[in-house]
Amino acid sequence: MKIALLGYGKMGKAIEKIALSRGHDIVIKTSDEGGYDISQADVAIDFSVPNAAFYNIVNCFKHNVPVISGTTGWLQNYDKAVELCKENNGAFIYASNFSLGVNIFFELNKNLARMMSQLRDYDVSMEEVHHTQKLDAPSGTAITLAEDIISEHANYTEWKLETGREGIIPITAKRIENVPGTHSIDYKSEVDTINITHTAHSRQGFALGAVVAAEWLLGKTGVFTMKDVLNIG
Ligand SMILES: NC(=O)C1=CN([C@@H]2O[C@H](COP(=O)(O)OP(=O)(O)OC[C@H]3O[C@@H](n4cnc5c(N)ncnc54)[C@H](O)[C@@H]3O)[C@@H](O)[C@H]2O)C=CC1
Ligand SMILES: O=C(O)C1=N[C@H](C(=O)O)C[C@H](O)C1
Repeated sequence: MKIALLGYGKMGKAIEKIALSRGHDIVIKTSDEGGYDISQADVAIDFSVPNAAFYNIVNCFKHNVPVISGTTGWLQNYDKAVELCKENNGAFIYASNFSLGVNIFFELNKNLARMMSQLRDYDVSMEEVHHTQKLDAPSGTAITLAEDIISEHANYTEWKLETGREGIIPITAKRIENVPGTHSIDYKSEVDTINITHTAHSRQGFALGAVVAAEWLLGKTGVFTMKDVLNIG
């Protein structure tokens, strides 16, 4: 597969290593908005920055190049991207987190929220920890986790950074040097705490998931998620 890497930072470099080890070619690696011919690529993988992702994705649709997006912090434009994908008969997967472990964790979180919805003595809270270069807060993964709790738990309708009021899931975002990504959910009552945590030890799991998703997407049209790729949940 000929792969375009849109965003050649920490993730772009980790994806390059895994893609090469799986026999793919990298035909474009860029950290700029333009200056390349995207139609050379069989598939594009965008891990760029929040204000570039939407443009990069739509450019792929216009040139009939399937696109994987892992960039977080641009989701106010997600619905528009889905619409444009359909209009252009394109192929698109966005995931706030491509690692297999986190996608299992997403399912665990939904199941736990469904059970905890019956037990009104517990209050939920969430913490995410990432490296200090991260541009967005809370993380895309934390937002997915919070939205999944809201969809399964009768008590919660919103999430907010660092606040805790009735009906609101409080999310604490910490930035500590070199942390690849840790997400933790607590249900606390007066008598005990139930905790689930996912800890990434490196970026390898995210990068492998993105390459597997690109391999899966090739030859398909439509908008998909990692649940389709991994066939879980
Ligand atoms: N979905 C997932 O599994 C994961 C998502 N991420 C997300 O991926 C994104 C990138 O993360 P990192 O590689 O750690 O960041 P990074 O800062 O190391 O790399 C981003 C790169 O994009 C470049 N860039 C800036 N404007 C661009 C443009 N117009 N087009 C293409 N590239 C452009 C920057 O110069 C930089 O080299 C972030 O939004 C992060 O939250 C990170 C890890 C896993
Ligand atoms: O910026 C990162 O590094 C990460 N971003 C993603 C997010 O915002 O959830 C995924 C992962 O946690 C690493």
